[in-house]
Amino acid sequence: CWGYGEDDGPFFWHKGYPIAQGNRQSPINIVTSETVYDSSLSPLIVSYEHCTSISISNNGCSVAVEYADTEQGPVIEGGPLSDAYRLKQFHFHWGHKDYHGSEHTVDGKTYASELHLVHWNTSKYQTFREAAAASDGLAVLGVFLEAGEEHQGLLKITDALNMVKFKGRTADLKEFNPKCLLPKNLKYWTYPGSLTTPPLHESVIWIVFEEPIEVAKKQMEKFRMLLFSQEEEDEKFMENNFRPPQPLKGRQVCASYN
Ligand SMILES: CC(C)NC[C@H](O)COc1ccc(S(N)(=O)=O)cc1
Ligand SMILES: [Zn+2]
Repeated sequence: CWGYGEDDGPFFWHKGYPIAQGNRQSPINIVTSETVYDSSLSPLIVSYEHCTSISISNNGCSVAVEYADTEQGPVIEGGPLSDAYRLKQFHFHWGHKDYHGSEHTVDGKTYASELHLVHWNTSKYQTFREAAAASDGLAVLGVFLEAGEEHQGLLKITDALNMVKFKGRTADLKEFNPKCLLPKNLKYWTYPGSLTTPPLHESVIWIVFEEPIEVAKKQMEKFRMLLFSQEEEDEKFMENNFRPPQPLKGRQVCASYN
């Protein structure tokens, strides 16, 4: 199947997923001088009070924290969104070193990692799977991570990573509220895009925060001790699990601020 290696990586994905060469693929390089301030963008409303996280798992391409699919679950609305979108999971992408690893780039700048909080439109669709195939089905919040001070809120995640070292491993992770992973300043860019891994569905309204959060180098190193491989397979360290920027194809990136 697909991966991030030299023979199954992003440059090969189009063979199994032709949409990889579509007109609204993600990630992109955000050219700040070409973003357009959109005064009609209302503030983003993040309602993460009821946060019933279930588990943290190594799915072989990233590490993800899953949320229960309940009515009163954590939701986002406002901003570019016309409906309420419920948090399903969050995961990360990172590099071999701190100078790269993010998926989106800003004026060509790469960050050490990028957090994706994946939400689906519960106003219009019955399941995540259905929403993931619809043009307005998903909303993903992107948060850049850069090496700096230790991130207290992230400790609960980075300290759990040794329990999910191998592909297919899952561990309990209860009541984790990811609000602490958002930057102080919620200024964002937004544009229509896609999943950044196969099946690469063009179903994502991207909301990328301008301000990165700081995490300690030793916290970043803990992500790099995860494995793409299962126990008993030859060890392949999970790193560089990011797709490079894709052609903009005429899309406009809107800014929430002037
Ligand atoms: C339901 C089917 C479509 N399965 C989808 C599968 O879980 C992958 O889902 C995703 C979800 C989010 C992303 S990203 N990096 O763009 O935030 C990529 C793949
Ligand atoms: Zn992602």
